[in-house]
Amino acid sequence: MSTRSEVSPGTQSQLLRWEEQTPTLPPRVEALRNGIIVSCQASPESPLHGPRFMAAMAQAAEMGGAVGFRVNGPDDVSAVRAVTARPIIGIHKRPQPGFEVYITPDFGSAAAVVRAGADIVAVDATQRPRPGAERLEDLIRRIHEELGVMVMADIATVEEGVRAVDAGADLVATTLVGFTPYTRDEPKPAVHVVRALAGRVKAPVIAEGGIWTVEDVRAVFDAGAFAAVIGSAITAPQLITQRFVGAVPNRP
Ligand SMILES: CC(=O)N[C@H](C=O)[C@@H](O)[C@H](O)[C@H](O)COP(=O)(O)O
Repeated sequence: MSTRSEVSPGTQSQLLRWEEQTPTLPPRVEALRNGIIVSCQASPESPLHGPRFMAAMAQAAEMGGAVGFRVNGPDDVSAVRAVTARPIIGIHKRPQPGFEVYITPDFGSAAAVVRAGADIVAVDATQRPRPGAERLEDLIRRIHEELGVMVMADIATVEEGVRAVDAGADLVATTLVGFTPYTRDEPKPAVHVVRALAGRVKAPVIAEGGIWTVEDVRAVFDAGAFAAVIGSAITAPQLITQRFVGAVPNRP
């Protein structure tokens, strides 16, 4: 068996380049590579709101080949954890008066979903003010050191993605493209942001937001996505129905 010291200098530099391009990832992240992560979320207005439905949704998605799940709040995370061994990206949506940031806005929110069983925590990593004024780098460091899990940065622009990775984020996701005042008109899915980020950051880039068709899936992977998160198109029957209803010609 050849070792690194036995290979020729040319081969060795090739090896180094390969390692740089394909860094060793933790197994819970590697498990997501080239896969579909299903976002199992239902707002309080939905008849599917609640842990029982979200666990069933995750089980159904797993039967269909989902490699992992994105789940909101400790109750839903713990219910999904009870039915799957696959990675869970936990978020805690906590809107607070006077702030636009609501996805896992602070350390306490992150701790709650990790205690409930999340393997990775996604946080709002936009440039907008955060309740408690915690700095992104401090939030990420605390999640690493005190909770021992990886952090996915939900961003709205390429610059925010680069900054989040510099601040220590392990993965970066296009979740918030189109959901901030300064990206309101951006197209979804954000194929252009995936492409730009994949060329600039070493962390895996996750395409999330507005993926509705198989063509969307191909486009984000062609652009360099490591994995894709799909929510509404799989787990929101009211929106799926609305879309089909809207396609009926000559509707009264
Ligand atoms: C902006 C925001 O709060 N996005 C949330 C993030 O967790 C969810 O409401 C989305 O469903 C999720 O990002 C997946 O997106 P889509 O449902 O378009 O596949």
